[in-house]
Amino acid sequence: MNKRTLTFVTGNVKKLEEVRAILGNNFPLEVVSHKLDLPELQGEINEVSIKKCQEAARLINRPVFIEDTSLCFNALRGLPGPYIKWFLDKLEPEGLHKLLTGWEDKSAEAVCTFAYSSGNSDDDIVIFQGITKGTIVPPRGSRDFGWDCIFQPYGYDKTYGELPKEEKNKISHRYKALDKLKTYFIERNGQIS
Ligand SMILES: O=P(O)(O)OP(=O)(O)OP(=O)(O)OC[C@H]1O[C@@H](n2cnc3c(O)ncnc32)[C@H](O)[C@@H]1O
Ligand SMILES: [Mg+2]
Repeated sequence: MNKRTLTFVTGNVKKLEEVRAILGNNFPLEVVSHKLDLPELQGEINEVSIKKCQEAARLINRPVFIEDTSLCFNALRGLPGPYIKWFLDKLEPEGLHKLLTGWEDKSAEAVCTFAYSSGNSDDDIVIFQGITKGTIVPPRGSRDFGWDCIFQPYGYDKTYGELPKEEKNKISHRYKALDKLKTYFIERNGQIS
């Protein structure tokens, strides 16, 4: 039997690579990607993801999911949070680390939020969230994905950027959120509404 199709809307190829690697082959739906840079309204993490997902569903009119990633510095009461992309663009990883100069607390949370829409506007958006806690350190390791080189997960002496991809994908914020998303669809035998 052909698998039903679920569309992942993202403008970020590195995210897509990780989503494919983490979901693997035993996911009951076929995930196709649609490259689109969705608008992100300001707000709390879940609000940003819900609005982003509603917009994706409106634009492509199919069952869709989106993801939004936040990097929350505890000393800064959760900022940059969902605005991390713009902070990273302007400050680069070095500057992000320097934001915490003067604060003893270098702890942070990487928060990954997936939001799913069945495509039917009467259905609620479903949220799946994963959090990995860590420390913000001077950049070390690969710079090919966002702020990986400054985030050192608790219990490790390597940053996400130094860890092999398979290791990051076993402990990451994205892995934890996708694990919940996967369970949701497996329990529903791949039903999408
Ligand atoms: O189209 P979308 O899916 O929104 O992709 P994006 O690149 O705009 O991504 P976000 O809006 O979620 O912004 C998150 C920022 O954090 C970066 N990022 C996301 N996940 C990451 C991870 O696991 N490790 C390092 N950086 C990450 C990403 O490159 C962005 O700069
Ligand atoms: Mg974005």
